[in-house]
Amino acid sequence: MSRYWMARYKSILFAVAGIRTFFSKEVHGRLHLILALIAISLSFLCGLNALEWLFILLSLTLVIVTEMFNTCIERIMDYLNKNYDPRIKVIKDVAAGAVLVAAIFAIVVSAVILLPKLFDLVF
Ligand SMILES: Nc1ncnc2c1ncn2[C@@H]1O[C@H](COP(=O)(O)OP(=O)(O)OP(=O)(O)O)[C@@H](O)[C@H]1O
Repeated sequence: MSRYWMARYKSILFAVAGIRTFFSKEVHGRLHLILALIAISLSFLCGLNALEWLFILLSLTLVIVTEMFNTCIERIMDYLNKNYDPRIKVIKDVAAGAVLVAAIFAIVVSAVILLPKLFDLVF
């Protein structure tokens, strides 16, 4: 394998290690993983079409990716300054807000797609 492809291969391994760290060591990472698995299980139960699957997976991915960046921003801020700083408050609050926006989108998508199908299954 050339040096270029060896370097690319190592980059992918580092990225996979980052994903594993997020889902195993971060409380919010574990929580999002559990919620995503529940949503995916319900989606299988409901028998979604291709477009519905794409929306569900897009919304779950968006929540997880924003939470990963939010975690990074929190870590950087805590590394730079542990003390209260109004500028850090703005940075952390906006990053957390991004997760909330993605989470609201995921809730709306799940409610629109899954709720009617679950209702049909139960009643
Ligand atoms: N150094 C700081 N200066 C100012 N405000 C801060 C600071 N650290 C945290 N905050 C405030 O507290 C909120 C929560 O921050 P924190 O880093 O505890 O996030 P968290 O979601 O509780 O993360 P975790 O549970 O992973 O530690 C921030 O959104 C911000 O409003």
